[in-house]
Amino acid sequence: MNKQIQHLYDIAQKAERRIIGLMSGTSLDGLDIALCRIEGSGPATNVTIEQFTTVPYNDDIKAEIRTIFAKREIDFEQLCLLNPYIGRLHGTMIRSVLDDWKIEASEVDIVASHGQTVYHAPKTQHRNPKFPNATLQIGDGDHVAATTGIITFSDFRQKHVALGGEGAPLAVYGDYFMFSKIGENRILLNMGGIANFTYLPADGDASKVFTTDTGPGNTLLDAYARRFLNKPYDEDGKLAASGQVSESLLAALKTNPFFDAPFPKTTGPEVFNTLYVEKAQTQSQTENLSDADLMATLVQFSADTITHSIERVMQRSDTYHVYMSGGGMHNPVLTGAIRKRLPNCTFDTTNSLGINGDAKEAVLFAVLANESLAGGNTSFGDRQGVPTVSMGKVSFPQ
Ligand SMILES: Nc1ncnc2c1ncn2[C@@H]1O[C@H](COP(=O)(O)OP(=O)(O)OP(=O)(O)O)[C@@H](O)[C@H]1O
Ligand SMILES: CC(=O)N[C@H]1[C@@H]2OC[C@@H](O2)[C@@H](O)[C@@H]1O[C@H](C)C(=O)O
Repeated sequence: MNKQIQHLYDIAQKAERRIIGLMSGTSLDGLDIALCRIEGSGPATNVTIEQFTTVPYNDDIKAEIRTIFAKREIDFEQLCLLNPYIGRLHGTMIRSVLDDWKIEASEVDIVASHGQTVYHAPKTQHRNPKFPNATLQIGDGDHVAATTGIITFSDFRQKHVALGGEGAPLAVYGDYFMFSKIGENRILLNMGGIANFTYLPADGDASKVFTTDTGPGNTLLDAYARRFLNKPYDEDGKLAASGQVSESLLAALKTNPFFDAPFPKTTGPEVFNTLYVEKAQTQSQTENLSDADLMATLVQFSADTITHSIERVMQRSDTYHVYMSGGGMHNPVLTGAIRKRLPNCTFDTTNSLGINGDAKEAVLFAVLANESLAGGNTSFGDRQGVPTVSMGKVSFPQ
C-alpha cells in the first residue's frame, strides 16, 4: 500500500483529529485559518478551536484576484496562473501561522481548504438548460499539500453539484452537526459578502434542516466603501448611520426574482454588484443620492432581504434564537436593522455556542473534511440539493 494511503487510513481511525480549516470568502479580506480539534462525526461531532487567525491579503493579491473575480469575461492566462499561486500562497500562510503558534506541520492531521471562489453560476442564474449548476474555486489542493507537507482536502463544492446541489451553501452540514439543539428553534445567520442562514428546528429533524443564501450581506457595502471612502469597508457602519434610506431605491433593489424563489438557493457578486445597484438607481431615478444615503439604503437592502427570508421559516406561535456570524455581525447598523425587523427573536453570536463567529466558515471546512474521513452516514432526507456528506478531494504532499 502507498504509505500516504496508510497514513490517511490511520488518521481516519483516530479518536480525535487536528484539522486546519481554511476559508477565503467573497469579501477577499484574507485567509481565515482555524486549527480545530475534532472528535466524533455526524451529529456527534465535537469541535474545539485551538487557534484562529485571519491572514490579511495585501493590496497586490486582492487586485490580482479582482481581475478575474465574478466576471463573465477574463484573461484565461491569469486564471491559470492564479490557481497554483493561491494554493501556494495559502500553504505559505499556513506554515507561517504554524510557526507563530509553535506547532509542527507533523502535529496537524489534515488541511481542509475551501480555495477561492472565482465564479458561481447556479442554473437559476446562467439559465442555459444545456448546462448544470456550476461553481469554480481555485487554489489547487496539491499546491497546499506540497507547500505544507500536510494531506489536504479541497474543492468541496463539486460533489454537492454532482449530486444535484448548487455547490453552496455547505453550512447546513456543519451547522446541524455543531449547533442543532432539541428544544430550541435556531437560525444560524452568517453575514459575509453574501448572507445565508441555516434553519435548525427544535425537534432536531435533519430532513427539515437547510441553509440558503438570502442575497447580499456586505458585498455591496464594501464595493461602495472602496469607492466613497477608499477603505475595504464602512467601519461600524459610520457612513451608513449618517444617511437616510431612499424608499424608492430600496423598492427597486428588491425587484429581483431571487428574493421570492424557493429555498435553498444561492447567489453571489456575479448578480449583486455595483452594476445591479446602478440599474436600480436608473429605474428609481435616484442617481443623485448622497454617498451616505446610498450606503444607508444598501444596509437596509441587506437587512430587509435577510429578514424577509428568515420570516418565511418562522411560525407565529414559536420562538426563535438567531446566532450571528461572519463580518457583518460587527456592523451595528446592519445588526440593528435586522433586530428591528425581527422583534420576537433572541439574538446572540455563535461565540455564545463556543465557536468564534469570525471562524465559523473556516471551521465548517474542517468539519466537512472530518466527515469525509470518519463520517458520511447522516441522512438529510431525500431532498434535491442536500446530498449525503462526503465531500472534498484528497491531495498528498508527495
Ligand atoms: N467593524 C466592522 N464594521 C463594518 N463591517 C465590518 C466590520 N468588521 C467586518 N465587517 C465586514 O465583514 C466583512 C468580512 O466578512 P467575512 O470575512 O465574514 O466575509 P467572507 O467570508 O469573505 O464572505 P462570504 O461569507 O460571503 O464568503 C468585511 O468585508 C466587512 O464588510
Ligand atoms: C459559491 C460560494 O463560494 N459561496 C459562498 C459565499 O459566501 C457565503 C455564501 O456565498 C455561501 O453560499 C458560500 O459559502 C459558505 C461557506 C457555504 O457554502 O455555506
